[in-house]
Amino acid sequence: MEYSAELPPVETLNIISTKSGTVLNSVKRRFIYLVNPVSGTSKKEAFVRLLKNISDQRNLTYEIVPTNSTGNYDFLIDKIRDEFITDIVIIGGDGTVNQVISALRHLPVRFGIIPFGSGNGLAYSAGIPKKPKEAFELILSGTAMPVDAFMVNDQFSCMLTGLGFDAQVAHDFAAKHSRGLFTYTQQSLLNYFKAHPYQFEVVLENFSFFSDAFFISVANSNQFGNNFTIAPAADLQDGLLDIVIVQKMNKAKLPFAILRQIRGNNKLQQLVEDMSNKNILYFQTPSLTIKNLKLAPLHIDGEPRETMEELKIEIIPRCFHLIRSMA
Ligand SMILES: Nc1ncnc2c1ncn2[C@@H]1O[C@H](COP(=O)(O)OP(=O)(O)OP(=O)(O)O)[C@@H](O)[C@H]1O
Repeated sequence: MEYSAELPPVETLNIISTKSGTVLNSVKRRFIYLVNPVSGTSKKEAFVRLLKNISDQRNLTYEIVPTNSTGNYDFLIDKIRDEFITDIVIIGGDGTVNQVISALRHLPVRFGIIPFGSGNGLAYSAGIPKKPKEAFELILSGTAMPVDAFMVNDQFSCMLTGLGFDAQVAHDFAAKHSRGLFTYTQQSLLNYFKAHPYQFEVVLENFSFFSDAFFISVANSNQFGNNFTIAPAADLQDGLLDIVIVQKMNKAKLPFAILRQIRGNNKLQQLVEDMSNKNILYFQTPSLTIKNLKLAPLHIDGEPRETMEELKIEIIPRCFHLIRSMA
C-alpha cells in the first residue's frame, strides 16, 4: 500500500477511530477551505459568506484559499504540516477534487467536499448532500473513511476515467465558455450523432481480448455525475475497479443498452467466450491494461487529458480519507 495516507496520531488531533471509520472531534480541527471560483454554474459568494459565518459562530480555525487552474498545491504542503491542518474542504467539482487530492493525498489530512461542480460524481457517490450547507454540516459532524483511488499510468484518478464517447464530450465541454448540466447534456447529444466505435485491446491478469467499443469507463464511483449511474455495483471502498465496455452495436440500440446498464439490469459478468455478442461488458478487477489502438480520446475524472496508446490502470486501495455519509 505504497500510496496509502495515514491519519495523524490520535492524541494530537482528538480523532476517535472506530470499526466503521474515524469519528471527528471538532475541538482541535483546523480547516483549509479551497474554493474554486469557476466550477459549476452556481454563484459561490453567498455560500462562502455563510461558510465564514458558521465557522466563526462555531469558533473554528480556518482559512479560505482559492484553487488554481494548474493543480499545483505544493504551497500548501508546509502550511499543512506547520499549522497542523487536519481538514481540507474542497468547494468545487470533480476536476478540482482530482487535482487537490492528487497533490495532497500523501499528507495526514481528511478531505471534505462541498459539491459545486457540474457533475460532482465523487461527492454524490459518497452520499454527500447536494445542498452546500448540508454538505458542510456533514463535514463538521461526519465520519472520515479511507476510500480507493487509482492510477492511469502516472496520472491520478479518484472517480472515473473514460476512453471514447464520454471523453469526447469532456473535451468539447471544456472548450465551451459555459459549464453546468445544461451544457454537458447539450454536448452529449451533439456527440451522440457523431459517435463511432474505437478499437481496444483489454489485457487482464490471465486473459486478453479485443473490443470495438463506443466507450470504456473505468469507475471507482458508481456514476458519471448528477446521479447518472454507469457502474451500479461500484463501491468506493471495495479495492476494485468497475469496468464498463459499451461495445459496437446498432446505434438505435445504444440508448436502450445504456438504460439497462444505468438501471442495474446488466449484471456483473464473468468474462466468457461469447463476449463479442454482449452489448455491454461489465466486470470488476483491481488492475488492467487498455491498449488504445485507435487513439480514442481520454478523460480523467471528467477533465479532458491527452490520450495515450497504452493505459496501465491500477487501484490504490484506501488511498485517502474522505468525510462521507454512512447512510
Ligand atoms: N482559480 C481558477 N481559475 C480558473 N480555473 C480554475 C481555477 N481553479 C480551478 N480551476 C479549474 O476549473 C476547472 C473546473 O473545475 P471542476 O472540474 O471542479 O468543475 P466542473 O467541471 O464544473 O465540475 P465537474 O468536474 O464536477 O463536472 C478545472 O479544470 C480546474 O483546473
